[in-house]
Amino acid sequence: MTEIKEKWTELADIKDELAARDWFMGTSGNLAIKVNNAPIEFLVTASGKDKKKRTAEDFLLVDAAGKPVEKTHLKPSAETLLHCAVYSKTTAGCSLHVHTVANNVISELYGDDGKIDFQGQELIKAFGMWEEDALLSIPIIPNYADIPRLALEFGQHLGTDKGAVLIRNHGITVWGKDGFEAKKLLEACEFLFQYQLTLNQMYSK
Ligand SMILES: CSCCC(=O)C(=O)COP(=O)(O)O
Ligand SMILES: [Zn+2]
Repeated sequence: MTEIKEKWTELADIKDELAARDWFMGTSGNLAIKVNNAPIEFLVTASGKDKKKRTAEDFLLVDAAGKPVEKTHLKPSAETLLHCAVYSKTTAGCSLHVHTVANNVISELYGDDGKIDFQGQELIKAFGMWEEDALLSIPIIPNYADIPRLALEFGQHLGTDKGAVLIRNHGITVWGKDGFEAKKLLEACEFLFQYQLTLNQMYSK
């Protein structure tokens, strides 16, 4: 199997798993996986598709600027520039973006703080934080409608080769070394968000 076919299958399998969790409501979400380093080329989901379906037109290959590498009738995700930022600023190999109720509510509750912190939580180990007092801080950025502006703001938080950023009342984007790591981070974040919402409900009783 060629590299691109392997990457296609890796991303399609992740898409199926996230779809099984119902994390692509209303065609939301987009996924990307790097195929080439020099020049940077990556597969990204085609815009506006029902991501619960698996088809031969789910992904297209784009360059570092997010432009299709070959002639195609498919449109890259409207949020491709955020994936471009990941691959130009980090060594990550995969980036995933989903909208869930939990990540949207957390982003609104903590949006004015510009971040949400997690400490003393076992699952922050997914981010490689093993110290007892380690603190995972997830930035929350405004949901600018202008995607180049959103990508610019998002890019300010790409200091590490794995991480997560919440976009207020929109969703989350995570990036990691490969599909396995990116999915692990996404699942850890969603666990932490659901935990926090449940805890908040308990305290408001
Ligand atoms: C229908 S959700 C609005 C767009 C969005 O936020 C998203 O994640 C999906 O856009 P795409 O162009 O990648 O399908
Ligand atoms: Zn989105």
